[in-house]
Amino acid sequence: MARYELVKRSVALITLTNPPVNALSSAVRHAMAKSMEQALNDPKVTAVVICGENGRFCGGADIREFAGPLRGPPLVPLLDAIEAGEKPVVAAIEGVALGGGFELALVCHYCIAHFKARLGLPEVTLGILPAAGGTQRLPRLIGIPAALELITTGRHISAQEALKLGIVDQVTEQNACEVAVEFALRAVAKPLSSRRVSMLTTPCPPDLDALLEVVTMEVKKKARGVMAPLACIQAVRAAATMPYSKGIKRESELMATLFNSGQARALQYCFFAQRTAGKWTLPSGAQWNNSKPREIRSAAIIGLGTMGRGIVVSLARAGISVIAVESEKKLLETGKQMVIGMLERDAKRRGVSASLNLLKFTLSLQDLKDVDLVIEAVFEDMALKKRVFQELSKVCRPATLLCTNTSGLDVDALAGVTDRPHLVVGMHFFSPAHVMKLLEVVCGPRSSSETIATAMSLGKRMGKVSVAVGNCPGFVGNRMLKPYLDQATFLLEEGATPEQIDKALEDFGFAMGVFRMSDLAGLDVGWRIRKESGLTGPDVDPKNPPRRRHGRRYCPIPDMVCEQGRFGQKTGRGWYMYDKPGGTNAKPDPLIQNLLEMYRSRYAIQPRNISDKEIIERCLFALANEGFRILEDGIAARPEDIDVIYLFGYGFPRHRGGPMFYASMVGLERVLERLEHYHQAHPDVPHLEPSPLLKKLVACGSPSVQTWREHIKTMHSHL
Ligand SMILES: CC(C)(COP(=O)(O)OP(=O)(O)OC[C@H]1O[C@@H](n2cnc3c(N)ncnc32)[C@H](O)[C@@H]1OP(=O)(O)O)[C@@H](O)C(=O)NCCC(=O)NCCSC(=O)C[C@@H](O)CCCCCCCCCCCCC(=O)O
Repeated sequence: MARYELVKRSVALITLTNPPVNALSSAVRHAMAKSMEQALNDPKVTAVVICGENGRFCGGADIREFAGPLRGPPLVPLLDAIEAGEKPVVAAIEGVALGGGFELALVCHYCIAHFKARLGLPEVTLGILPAAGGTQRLPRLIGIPAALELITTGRHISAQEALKLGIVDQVTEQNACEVAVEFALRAVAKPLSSRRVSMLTTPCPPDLDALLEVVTMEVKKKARGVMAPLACIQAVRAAATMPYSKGIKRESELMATLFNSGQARALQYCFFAQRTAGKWTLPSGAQWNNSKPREIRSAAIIGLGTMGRGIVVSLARAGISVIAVESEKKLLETGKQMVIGMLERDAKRRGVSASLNLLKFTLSLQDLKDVDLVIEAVFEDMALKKRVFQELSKVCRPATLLCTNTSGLDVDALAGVTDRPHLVVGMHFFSPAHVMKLLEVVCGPRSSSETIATAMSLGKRMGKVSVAVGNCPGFVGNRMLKPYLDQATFLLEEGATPEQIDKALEDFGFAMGVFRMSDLAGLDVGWRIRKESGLTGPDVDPKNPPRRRHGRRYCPIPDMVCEQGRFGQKTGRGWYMYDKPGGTNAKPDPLIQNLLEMYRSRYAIQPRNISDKEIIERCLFALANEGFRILEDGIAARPEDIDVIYLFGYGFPRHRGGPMFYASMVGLERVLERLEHYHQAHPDVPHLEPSPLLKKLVACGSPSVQTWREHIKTMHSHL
């Protein structure tokens, strides 16, 4: 857990050895305490160097230990003792120094960093704060404004930035450990008092209160309802106004409050869920660590609409040659100009050169005969997609993978028209595809494990969080969206307004309520799908009762909004009104209010006061209920996968953990009871009927979300 060696006859070299990230587990802390004691007591030792094995200094406290009772030597006294020691201690940072790892570096008297190292205090992203003196030492070292920015955002910084800020003493391109040993030898006998950061006075701006107020406002705006950044600000205030001995107590009090909060549990769950999601597994036994992906050097995109353009940019950014295909010259030229502009802006922002040389634009599918992989991103029309896949089958070499970016159509039906169904897979990107991190990899029943491995690995290469899902209408994300949207519109019928529903959801933590989100996405898309599926438009049987379809409740209000040409932001009118087409400032629209009133009176609906609690329960429990059905159907392998999809694709607030984790935090028994209650009140809404899996989990004593999988093992999987 920590190796102790004497090097150059007088330097104690302590190496943290806890792969993969040398986290400060209780065993590591124990070994470090022992090693430090040995170094400080050995008269041969004149200086100490601390480094991490395998080119990684330290990834911080062992987050897994937070779930159980705290054991082993506490970190704060251990770090205080390192700083107070009379022998110089040098941190040799390679790879990462994060969280407790950064705090360890802060107590060392000197810091050497490799030029590729990254440092940061990401605790805030885990719902806690840097509680091993980080909130007290960093402001003393680099001042309040810079420390506040790093601590409240959790941003990682490069070694070069750390040098500029005065956090590290030297950046090297050589082996940081060897440089640190030489540095340590030169530091022997130099006075250490000015190197003990906790003894420094925090440089305090004259307008401290005003500064803290501004940062508080910014934080509240950015992360509505999130506790950790606010606690970080309070801890930094303590560094400015209290001596270290008192400040560290304040830090610990604030940590205790956060540590025991549901938000910390949710955010730590998200950290592990994101990593779990990459570890896909199929019932056949094929999985992430036994299926080799193919190497993808070249790809083609069919269709240069919004999605296609974003996918081209993502591929080119990942260093893959891309051929982009359009059906008409004008569309090709427009798409080309937009892609080039997007890539140039992106490169400028990242300070790199745009990879335009990787791009080729063409009108001919014949140009795709040698590519490794094709992603079809044409209009969401099955007949059109089938034609494209048939054509690709003829044109592409037999080994080319054929992927579809459909957001919900049957991937297997597309595979069926090709000569290589095992090489067909869904790659469902989210709009805008070069920005959104989520990728649903849709496994058809005939997709081979190599095909799935390749799509997952390509997603990772593009910087996406990829989740393997089964093939059903809407897959995971969009299938779950339906009951959520339905509840929102039913609530409108019953007396709520779009702004009331949006506010309740935004207060819950969503960046945008459902109606603002729909206005942004465009209302015409859903309208077209509803028309195609016979729910609205001329194909609906006139004998059908207006508020019922296929024997269940149906709300035609979204169709009525579209019939007025209100398609959302792009037309300047939707559920809200905007200053102009393309405007983003949503204002309540009296015309929508009138429409709702007329609608209710036409159908003799007596509007009632609807509480925010009901809005949240009906929208979110219906969402989670569909998630349970998806688990039952084997469309998602684990609740973590569903949560990751909602966190990265649908703006579900991270501090709530995702719909499935949220349901577990509310209590499955309570979710079941509320769904039963609402289903009784609305028996014509099948989505409110509690799923058998939810009932089963409650009957099993509501086990923790991480163990639900054990209860669905026997069911049929579509993965
Ligand atoms: C380090 C990374 C950047 C590496 O990224 P990479 O992509 O290379 O790899 P992965 O992310 O896939 O990770 C590989 C593997 O490692 C696991 N892992 C990573 N980091 C940790 C970790 N810190 N702990 C445990 N496990 C970790 C990861 O899960 C993967 O495992 P798998 O099985 O899936 O292969 C990247 O991993 C990264 O960013 N890591 C997290 C870095 C981080 O956030 N660090 C901060 C940790 S929190 C911390 O350090 C807190 C400190 O301030 C110390 C606080 C001390 C106080 C302690 C408690 C006091 C409580 C008081 C309250 C009591 C009150 C009361 O009840 O009375």
